[in-house]
Amino acid sequence: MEYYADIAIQIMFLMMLALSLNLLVGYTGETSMAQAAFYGIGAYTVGLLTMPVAVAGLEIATSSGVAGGAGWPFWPAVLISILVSAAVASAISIPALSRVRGEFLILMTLAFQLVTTQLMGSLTSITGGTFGLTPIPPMTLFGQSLIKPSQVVIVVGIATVLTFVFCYRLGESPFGRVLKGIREQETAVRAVGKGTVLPKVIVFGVAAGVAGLAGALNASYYQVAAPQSFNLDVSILAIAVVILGGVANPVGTVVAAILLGLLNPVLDALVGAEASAWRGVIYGLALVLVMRYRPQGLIPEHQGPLRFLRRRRRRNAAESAAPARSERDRVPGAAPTATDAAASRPAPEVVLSVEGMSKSFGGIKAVSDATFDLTRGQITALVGPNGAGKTTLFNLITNAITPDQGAVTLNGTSITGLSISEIARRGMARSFQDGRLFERLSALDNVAMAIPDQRAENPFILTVRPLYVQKRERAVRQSALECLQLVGMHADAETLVADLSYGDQKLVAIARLIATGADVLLLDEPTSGVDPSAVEHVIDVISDLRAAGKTICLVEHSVHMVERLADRAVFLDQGRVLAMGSMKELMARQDLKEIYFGA
Ligand SMILES: Nc1ncnc2c1ncn2[C@@H]1O[C@H](COP(=O)(O)OP(=O)(O)OP(=O)(O)O)[C@@H](O)[C@H]1O
Repeated sequence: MEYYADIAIQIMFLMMLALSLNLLVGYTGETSMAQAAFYGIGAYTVGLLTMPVAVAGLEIATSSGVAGGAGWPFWPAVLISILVSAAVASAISIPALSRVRGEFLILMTLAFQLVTTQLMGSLTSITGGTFGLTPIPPMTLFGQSLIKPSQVVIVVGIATVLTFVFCYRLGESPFGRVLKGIREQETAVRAVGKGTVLPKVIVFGVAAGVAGLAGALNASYYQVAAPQSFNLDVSILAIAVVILGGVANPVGTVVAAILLGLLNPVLDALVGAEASAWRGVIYGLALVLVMRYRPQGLIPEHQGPLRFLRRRRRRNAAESAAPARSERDRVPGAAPTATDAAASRPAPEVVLSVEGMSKSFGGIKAVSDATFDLTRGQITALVGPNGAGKTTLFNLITNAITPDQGAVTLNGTSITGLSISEIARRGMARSFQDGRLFERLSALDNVAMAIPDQRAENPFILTVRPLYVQKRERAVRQSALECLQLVGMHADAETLVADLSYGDQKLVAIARLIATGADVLLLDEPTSGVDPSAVEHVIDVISDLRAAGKTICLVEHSVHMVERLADRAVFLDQGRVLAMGSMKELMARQDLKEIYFGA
């Protein structure tokens, strides 16, 4: 009995560690090589806090030569262990996570893991050196010390269940949606007005806090915290569990932790003492086989019993909330046709001014001294041959790339140098030529991500006010569904974007843009690659947006479409603005026609 309880405890420690790491690797797409270090920080912290205070006259208070601890009771010490692990992780992650690319984080966490293990072994007067900090007092419950595995298994079991529920809820919350967005397309998350550094720093801290909890329980169970229990091998084992189980699926993590956790006792029973030599080989082989034959892991992200129930519930909700697909709604307030809208439009008012914008890439002048305005409620098209600088101009206006020169003013206020997310919050959002949708999220989640001011995205509010979060989330999903309805995509609300046709993906991208609530919309080739039968639909949607008062700037190659849609066109060639006017006027000029279609 005690033997099996001990095995269960070991497996549950691995499970907690891997569940915490899954928040990073699975949900956020960031790899940390230091999860065992935070596990260890939790273990050492609980040890130092719970060990008895050194008493004058008593030569050695502990068998590892450490003078003594703070003499704290167990549970407050566990709480502090969680906080210390989380705080250290957040502090070290800030410089790494403020960079967009994840490679920097991998290198930095690897270095942190190695240095931490080294310090655990060498700071003998604090950590007990290579032999570890011991004896750490056992965990207590209602004043009773728990020493036997059959007693400890209950506490560790409850902690594991709570960890599972916490990680699952966090991953599936509005905050988790932002994390998944960062994993899929970080630029697109920023383009809809959300910051990405803070969520990454928070999740890094939360994951480390959970690892710290596991470490604190571990140290109190074994009554020792030693460097070899928290080294790089342990971090790699946790990564193996996450990858084997299936990223962003806590059920997969649980299954993989059980499989890999059972390997030790099974090998011990079958092979005996030499088993340890085979362990690494089997881990490696299992990983290679999974990568080769089931790269999405044993239980992939959108599978498993919990997902099935959740998706069915959501699908039912979406079906009951939305009418049939053919009934595409118009943007609220939209006039029936663009012509009617033009007749009732107010006097021209400049919403966006671009002045003297320039950008060179080495010897290529992608944009050169470009100046133009966008007028409220109008569609302005940027036209010109391939490589004229249209997309670069979008990137410069939204500060996705830094201009060499130039200024941008939105509604009379300078937005030059503001981040793309801040610009979106101030009312100008953009789409991307390549869509940049969150492919492994449903159409509804893609759009819900863009809805501004979601207090439920704050993980603190999520923890302390779960009912409020549920209510807010229902309202957000309803708004997202309405945006999908505007483009006729509500019937596919629960479909993963990766499973939609290219044309439908473009419509979801427009719905996402509408959901930002921005008044100025920059659309980069909204119909490129779209089936001709769906192009009309896109044209209708864009006309409706104008009729609803949105100011639109469009990059478009089709002369026919620009003639039908745009009130005005800005003609670019080799980064320069050559002419402005209606598309008819521009195409009446032989010189521009030759540039556009080639001589
Ligand atoms: N990051 C970059 N590095 C180097 N050159 C670039 C970069 N981005 C754009 N360019 C160059 O700048 C010029 C303008 O490119 P841009 O993509 O803005 O043109 P475009 O008008 O949008 O073209 P298309 O209609 O084909 O999309 C091209 O010569 C392109 O090769």
